[in-house]
Amino acid sequence: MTGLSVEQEEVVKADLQSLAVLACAGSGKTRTAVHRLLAVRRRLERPRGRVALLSFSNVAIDTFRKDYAALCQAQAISALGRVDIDTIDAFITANILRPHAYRVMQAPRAAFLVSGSEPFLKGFTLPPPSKGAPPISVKDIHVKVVERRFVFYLDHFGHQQDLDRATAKALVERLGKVGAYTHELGRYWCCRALVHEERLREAFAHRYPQILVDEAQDIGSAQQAVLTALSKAGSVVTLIGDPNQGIYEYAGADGAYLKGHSATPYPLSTNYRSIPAITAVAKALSGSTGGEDRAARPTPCGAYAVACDPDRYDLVIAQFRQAVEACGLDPAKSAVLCRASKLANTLAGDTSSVGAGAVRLLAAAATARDGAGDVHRAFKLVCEALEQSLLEDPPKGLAAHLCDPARHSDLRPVRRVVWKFARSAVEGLPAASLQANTEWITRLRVVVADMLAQIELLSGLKPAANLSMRLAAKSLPAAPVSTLKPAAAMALRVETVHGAKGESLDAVLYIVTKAHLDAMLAGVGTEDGRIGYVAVTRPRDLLWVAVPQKILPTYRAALNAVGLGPLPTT
Ligand SMILES: Nc1ncnc2c1ncn2[C@@H]1O[C@H](COP(=O)(O)OP(=O)(O)OP(=O)(O)O)[C@@H](O)[C@H]1O
Repeated sequence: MTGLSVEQEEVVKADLQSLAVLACAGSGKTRTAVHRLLAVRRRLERPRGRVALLSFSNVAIDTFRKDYAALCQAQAISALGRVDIDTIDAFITANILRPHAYRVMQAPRAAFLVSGSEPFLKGFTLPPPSKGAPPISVKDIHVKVVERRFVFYLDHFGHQQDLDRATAKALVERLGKVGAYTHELGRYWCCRALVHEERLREAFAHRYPQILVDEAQDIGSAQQAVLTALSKAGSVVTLIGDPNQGIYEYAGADGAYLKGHSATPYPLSTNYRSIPAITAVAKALSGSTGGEDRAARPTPCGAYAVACDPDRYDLVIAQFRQAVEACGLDPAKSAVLCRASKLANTLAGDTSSVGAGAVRLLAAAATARDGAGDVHRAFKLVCEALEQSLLEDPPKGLAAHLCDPARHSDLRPVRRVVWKFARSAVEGLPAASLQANTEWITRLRVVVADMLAQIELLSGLKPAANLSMRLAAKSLPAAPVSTLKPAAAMALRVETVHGAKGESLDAVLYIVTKAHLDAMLAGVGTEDGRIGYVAVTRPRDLLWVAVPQKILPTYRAALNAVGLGPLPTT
């Protein structure tokens, strides 16, 4: 890690007061946060006080830990103690929920996390919302804070339905008396513990006089309540983030908390990631006027809007891949981005014409691992197969929870089993080189049954009843699994925008529908617009926005206006 810019240095050297660091995309938040952490730690007055640097994903936490260790080494100091780098949920769970919340829960012992599949939870339900519907399980209850009041709600794939407050609260509290909490309800109990116990607030603020939060635009409403309570008790809370990248609105995170933070604002306004052609698009969409650091690069690097056929995305992906190579960029550090995970799966080649259900997903996983060397994607596909087909009545969102270790630490043992399965062609998911309808499927049945038995042992989640039907050879051809995918699509990583957040990539192909394009061009005032902004700010040197060919002529002028011109003619 090298030097700091003037703006970054101002953040690092600022007094030990609460700061709101409002940063644009690619402005070096990581570097700034790590230097600030060290500076704060050195200047800490309370001899026993600690500094916390909190973020949201395990990837971010790993980066911070490594960079902090490297910085200490570079400055020839042995890593200073009394620093905690963790995810915000892990931090409040370890420091508030586990040791203290049992009192406000009126539980006989320390609070414990339930995954949702525990048999005793069957006794914790609300009456069915309508005739014939199943009762509402406590495991499906979400919580948010609206106008300083807790609201309990259900989430149906992004659609929120508020529950009757009194009955939902009574159910949550009945579960609390046992000492149990779900991941969602953990934040509720943290807030309650802090609000009710002044001594806890004071002790906590004494232990953590300084708290820095990275990606602060993602702080959800319940986490906001926790941070507000801590800051009232005396912890100095510094927020670092980009309000234009708030893309977790469903959790009450839309960047407003960061923008409205009553702390001294410090800007980070220079984009160090992208060439000027790309930063120009980011600035046009966000209305910001920040600076840039990178020099321009000759075409075909740059930012362009290109036509695509929504029935043949493989063609535009193949064309893009050629452009990546023509620019001298690394395809392994490039990606195709889109909004919906369903489209991402289709683009990655697991088309419905190959096999069905779990078999289709697992075939795609084998090819992702053995063809593209993408074990991470193989893991994700296995998680989807588990949720969609292989388990009996899995908790809603299980695949997403398995893929999000930072937020769902309770699933760690299951995640380990799934990783082992996805990674190893010897003990787990059979090799994509095997013939699909004979050797591969036969071996698959054995190893899947083994994985499911392990999962049941660890979590109580049961295998689906008709597993052999779900793993039928039906519609698998007499050819190696690896030949089942369109080669052009598999040659590049395909990812959702949410999945690529926080990353720097060499080149990005962002595939949009008309609705996504409208939202992107309208700017960062809506979450859909911000998702577009996150996508276009990932690449360093090459950005293509792929627009359905039918509508491209109508949008050409608007696209030109934000810096997304047509491809240069050769
Ligand atoms: N002062 C600097 N001089 C040169 N390069 C820098 C400087 N600060 C950061 N960078 C580089 O800028 C790039 C972007 O940094 P980083 O990933 O931390 O951005 P970010 O602010 O987190 O962006 P985003 O929010 O868009 O993910 C990195 O490659 C980093 O090394």
